[in-house]
Amino acid sequence: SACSSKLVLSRVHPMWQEPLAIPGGDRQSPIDIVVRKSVFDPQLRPLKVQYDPRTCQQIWNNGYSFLVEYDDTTDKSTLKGGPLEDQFRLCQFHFHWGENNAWGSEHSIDRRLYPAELHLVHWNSDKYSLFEEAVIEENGLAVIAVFLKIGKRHEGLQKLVDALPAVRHKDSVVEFIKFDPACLLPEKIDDYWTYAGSLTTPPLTEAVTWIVMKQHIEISHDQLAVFRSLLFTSAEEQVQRSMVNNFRVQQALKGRTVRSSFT
Ligand SMILES: NS(=O)(=O)c1ccc2oc(=S)[nH]c2c1
Ligand SMILES: [Zn+2]
Repeated sequence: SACSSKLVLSRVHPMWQEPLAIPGGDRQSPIDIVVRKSVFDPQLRPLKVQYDPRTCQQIWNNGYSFLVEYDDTTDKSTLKGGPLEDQFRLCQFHFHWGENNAWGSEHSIDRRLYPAELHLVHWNSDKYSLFEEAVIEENGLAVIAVFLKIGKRHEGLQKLVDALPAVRHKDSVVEFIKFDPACLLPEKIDDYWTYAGSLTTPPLTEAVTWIVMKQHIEISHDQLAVFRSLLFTSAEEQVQRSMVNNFRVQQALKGRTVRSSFT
């Protein structure tokens, strides 16, 4: 059946060797969100997202995903509110996706996987002065996760899709400016789940307040096919490997509570 082949596939293509022991290891990501076990928290406030497209700088293929990187030397593109006590600066966004539309997201909702997942990465600029400092602190990062579903073409995303062939290989960079990441958020950003977790790629540090959107966005099959045309490997390498299935296996909840901002 598909699920057993998935198990085989995910065993065959681990993105990287999972470390034997992870520092702490009791708040790892991603997870499956069991809706009926999430707890409504009326004290969760609306999210305040203020992104300035002029802070958009470049796209970089780092060999795991492609990152759209923002100038985070000033408080021009920020996130606050929701479960957050402090102000966070946008530093980059990236995606995780599968080799087909049956899987690809890192989180799931009642075991439902999506073909892809967007991560908007922010760091706590009230407490730290660099991303690199924040990434090792438990209140250092806030990541907004948005599920992607195959459907109508996402007009705002197309500018990004058209730039991807320029970063086909690992370590390639291309200038990319004036992109407003707010166009990738769903209509209702005040319906989300939130929990304490970690980075899903090395160093896997337990620094992330996850904010997982209830509403998904839609992209077309052809747009996602361009994501899959990217490569994990650099131009010099003999064997080229398609950048697909760049998601981490799901982690144990270990007693954590997932809160919801909605009933
Ligand atoms: N996939 S993710 O958890 O959003 C994420 C976000 C930022 C990161 O910086 C490094 S280094 N690894 C990262 C993983
Ligand atoms: Zn990610």
